[in-house]
Amino acid sequence: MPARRPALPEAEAGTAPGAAASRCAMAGPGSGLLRALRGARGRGSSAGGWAGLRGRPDKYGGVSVELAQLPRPRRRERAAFGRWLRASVAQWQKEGRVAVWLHIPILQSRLAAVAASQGFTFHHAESGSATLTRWLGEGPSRLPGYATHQLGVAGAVLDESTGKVLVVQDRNKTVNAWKFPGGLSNPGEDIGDTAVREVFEETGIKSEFKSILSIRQQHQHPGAFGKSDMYIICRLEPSSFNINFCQQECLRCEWMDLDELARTKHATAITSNVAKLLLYGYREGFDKIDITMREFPAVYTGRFYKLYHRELPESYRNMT
Ligand SMILES: NC(=O)C1=CN([C@@H]2O[C@H](COP(=O)(O)OP(=O)(O)OC[C@H]3O[C@@H](n4cnc5c(N)ncnc54)[C@H](O)[C@@H]3O)[C@@H](O)[C@H]2O)C=CC1
Ligand SMILES: [Mg+2]
Repeated sequence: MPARRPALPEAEAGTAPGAAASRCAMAGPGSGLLRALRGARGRGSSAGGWAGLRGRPDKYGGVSVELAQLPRPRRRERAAFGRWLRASVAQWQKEGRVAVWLHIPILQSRLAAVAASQGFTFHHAESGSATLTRWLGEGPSRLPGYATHQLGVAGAVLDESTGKVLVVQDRNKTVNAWKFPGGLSNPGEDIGDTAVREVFEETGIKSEFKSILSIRQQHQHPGAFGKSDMYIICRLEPSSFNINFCQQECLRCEWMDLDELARTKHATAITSNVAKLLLYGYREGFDKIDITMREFPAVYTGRFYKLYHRELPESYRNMT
């Protein structure tokens, strides 16, 4: 309610975007807004619960607020939160902040509606919380979106001694076609590890990652909750051969002649194309088809990343 908006002294406003200083609205016990909220409480408001909240500036000029810091919900909290948020946003705007990120725990979800009425929209949600944003800067929002794709990975496991490849038929599909065993990647999981794990879970076959053979991108994938789907097929080498397939997921599982898989009409189009590619590599050399992986230390995170590319001759690898 604008009439109740606490007055913010000029002296309290004005930190340049990107500055690490915490003079954004809920900076601390001495901030004008905090005093104002205390004043509001004195006039019968229940803003006190919100008053201890701090907005954390980010390096892009935005500010991030964790509502998890709040005490348990109380009566009239929505009205008080609404007043607090309106006043805080006004202050952040004065300070030149370009965006607000509001992290709301699931048990305080009712506050998402209050924020939405002030122009916030959902950015993403994880199991226990939702993040809402509001762009305060000039022009259209420049905030990055959340995840755009899901990742599925399958393994083309080729037994080079027999020329047979491991194939399955899904149990839950209306049309039953042969395909390579595979599934969705877990968060933080390497591509090759997903292929090896999914192949083992679905077929009981142990294998080792050798290369990436293909990448399929499909938008508005029906199984991806409206997002796009990336489907990567890897070349794997088996280290066990006795099939013990998952009855829940698979209807059939067998070692099939690669040549037969490349020719059969009973395979998905991707499987058929990758079978032909694999057959070509099997006959002419895998270096003709492999996208191999190399590992490097990441500059910023101190971790390692994996770089996938076609084979690079030694002379090019070591050139300075
Ligand atoms: N062209 C091809 O050969 C095919 C490619 N794919 C790709 O493989 C990847 C996914 O592989 P999947 O084997 O499906 O994953 P997955 O092996 O991780 O299994 C997913 C499991 O979740 C279950 N599931 C999915 N949606 C569900 C829902 N709404 N409610 C309850 N259970 C549900 C499925 O029945 C399945 O058991 C995707 O990237 C997809 O595009 C999938 C099928 C065929
Ligand atoms: Mg699967």
